[in-house]
Amino acid sequence: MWCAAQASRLYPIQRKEFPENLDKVVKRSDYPAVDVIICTADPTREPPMSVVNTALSVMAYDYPTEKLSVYVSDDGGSALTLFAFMEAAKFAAHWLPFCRENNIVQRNPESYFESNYSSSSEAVEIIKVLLANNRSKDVTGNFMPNLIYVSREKSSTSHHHFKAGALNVLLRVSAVMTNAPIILTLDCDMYSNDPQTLLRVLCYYSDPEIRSKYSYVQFPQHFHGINKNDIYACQFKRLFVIQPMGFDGLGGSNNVGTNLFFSRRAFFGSPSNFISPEIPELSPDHLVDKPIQSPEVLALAYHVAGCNYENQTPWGYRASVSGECPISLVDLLTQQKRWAVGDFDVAFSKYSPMIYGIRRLGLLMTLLYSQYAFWPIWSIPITTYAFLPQLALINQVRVFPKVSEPWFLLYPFLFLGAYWQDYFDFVSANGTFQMWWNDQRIWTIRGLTSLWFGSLEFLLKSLGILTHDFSLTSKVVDDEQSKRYDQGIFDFGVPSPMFVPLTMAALINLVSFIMGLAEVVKSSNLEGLLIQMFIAGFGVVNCWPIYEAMVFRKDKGKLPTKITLTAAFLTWALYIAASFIFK
Ligand SMILES: O=c1ccn([C@@H]2O[C@H](COP(=O)(O)OP(=O)(O)O[C@H]3O[C@H](CO)[C@@H](O)[C@H](O)[C@H]3O)[C@@H](O)[C@H]2O)c(=O)[nH]1
Ligand SMILES: [Mn+2]
Repeated sequence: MWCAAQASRLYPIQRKEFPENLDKVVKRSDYPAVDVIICTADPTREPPMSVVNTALSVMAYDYPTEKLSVYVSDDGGSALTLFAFMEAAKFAAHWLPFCRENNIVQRNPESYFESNYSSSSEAVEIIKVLLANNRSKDVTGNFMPNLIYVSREKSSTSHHHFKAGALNVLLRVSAVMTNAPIILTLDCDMYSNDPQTLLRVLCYYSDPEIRSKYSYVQFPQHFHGINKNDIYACQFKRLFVIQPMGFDGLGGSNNVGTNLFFSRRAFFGSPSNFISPEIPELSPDHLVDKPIQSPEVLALAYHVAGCNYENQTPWGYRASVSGECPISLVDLLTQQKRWAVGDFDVAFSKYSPMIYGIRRLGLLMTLLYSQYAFWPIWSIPITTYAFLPQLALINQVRVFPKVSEPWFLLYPFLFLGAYWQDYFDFVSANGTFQMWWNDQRIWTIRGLTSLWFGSLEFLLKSLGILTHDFSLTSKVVDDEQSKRYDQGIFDFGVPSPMFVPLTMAALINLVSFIMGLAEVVKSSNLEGLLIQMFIAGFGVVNCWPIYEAMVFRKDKGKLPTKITLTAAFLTWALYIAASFIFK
C-alpha cells in the first residue's frame, strides 16, 4: 500500500484559475448551460432546510440565469421536502436579486421558512417544475434559473441503487429537459461557497489543452464546522488535497462523489468513440427546442425517470470513493464502513483497477486507484500491530530484534521515516501538529473498526446473506453532541459493535505496557522487549480518549458499559488463548 501511494509523488500538479481573464476567450452569451443535480434521501436525517440552502446557493451563482438549471432528486419522496422547495421557489424571487445587489455569498434562509411551515401529506408528484427560466421572474424582473423537483418512482421488484440510481435518473431527466453540456453533481449537505465557481470551471472548459482530455473537474470537499484540532480527521487531507495533485499529474483526479463538474459528453464514451444512447433525446447533441414545462418534454421526462426504464438498457451502478463531516464516532465509522464496502465492490468487480484499469490507465495510475479500492486491507497490519506485539510482550516473548542486533535499526528507521513523511505531507497541506496527531489516531481506529466491519459486510453481501444498505450520514445536529464535538471530546454514546475491537485494543495495550514495565523493573530486560514496549506505549497514548470514555466520563457520549464489559471479557479470552499459544 505504501509503495502504491508513492506514485502520487511523481508528478504533482497544482492548478489555479483566473476567471478575470475569461472575457478574453469566451463571450458571456456563449457560456455553456449548466445542469446542477442535487440528491437528498430522507427528510429526517437531512433537514429539507439544508437541501434548500444547497439549491439556493447554486441558484445564486454569478452566471447567466437562463443557462442554469437545478434538479433536486428526493429519494424520500417527501411532501415536506417538496413543500420546502415550493416555498424556496417563492423565496428565491426575493433572495437571488438580494444576493446579487448586495454581493452576498451565503445566507441562511431558515428563519423565513420557520414562520411559513405547515405539514401536508398529499401524494408527492414525481416531477415538478418549480421555476422555469422563460417564465419565472424575480422581484427585480430578471429571469430565474430552472428549478425542478424529481421524486423517483420506487418499485419493490427493481433495485433503486441509492445515490447512484438517483444520479442516473437525474442525468436522463436533465437530458430531456435542458441537456446542458456541463453537469454539476452535489450532495445535499454541500453548499456553494463561492459565486464564481462556475466561472472557474469555465476556465477549464475553455482551455483547448484540457477540454478534450478531461471528462470532469473535481473540486475538493471542504467542510465547515470542523472542530479546532479536527478530532475525527474529517479534512481527509490525503484524499482531498495531497493525493489529487498527484493524480492530476498522472492523468486526472479521483472522483470523490460530490462537487464534480462533468462534461455530459463524457458519459458517452471516449472522444474517439461515441456510444449512442438508447433514445436520441438522451444524446449530448440533442437540442431541446421546447420549454421545460411543455407536455411533450414532461411526458418524456416521466418516461426516462420511471423505475422500469432501466430494464434492458445499459444504465448501471456506479460507485464512488469519498467523504463528509460527521460529529460522532459512530457516524464517522459507519460512513467509512460504507466506503470500505464500496471500495471492495470496485476492487472485486470487473472494473477493478488491477484488471480493467491497468489496460487503460497505465501502471502508476493503477497503483494510485488500487490503494483506494483495496483500502480495507489496511485493517490487517493495523490490527496485527495493535495486538500481536502486545500479547507477546505479556508472555515475555520477543518478536523484534534486540537493541544490540544490527536489524534493530531498521525499526526506528521505518517508524520515524514513515511518520515523519506523513507529518511533513500533512503540515505542507496547512495542517497543524494536533490535527495530524488526530489524523493518525483515526487511521488506526479505522483499521480496527470500519475497515473490518466493511470487509465483513462486503463478504456477507457477496455470499448473498446480506442486502446492501446505504446508511445515510446524519446531518441533524444534537446540541449536547455538538458541544462535545466543539470541545474536542470523542463521542461514543451508542453501543456499536464496532467499538468492541477498539476497546479490546485499548485494554490489551494498557495491560501489556504495565506488565512489560513490571518485567523491565524486575529483571531489567529492556534490551529485548524495547520495541514491543514502545509499540504498547504508543498504543496507550493514542488510546487515551478511550480510557477516559471508559472510566472517567459521565456524559451521554461515554463508552457504554455494555461495550466495556464485552470487550473486557473478550480481551481476557484472548489473553488466555495467547498464553497457550506463546507457551
Ligand atoms: O438512497 C440514497 C442514499 C443517499 N443519497 C444521497 O447521497 C448523498 C451522500 O450521502 P451522505 O449520507 O451525505 O453520505 P456521506 O458519507 O456524507 O458522503 C460521502 O460518501 C458518499 C459515498 O459513500 C459519496 O457519495 C458522497 O459524495 C460523499 O460526500 C446525499 O446527498 C444523500 O441524500 C440518495 O440520494 N439516495
Ligand atoms: Mn454527506
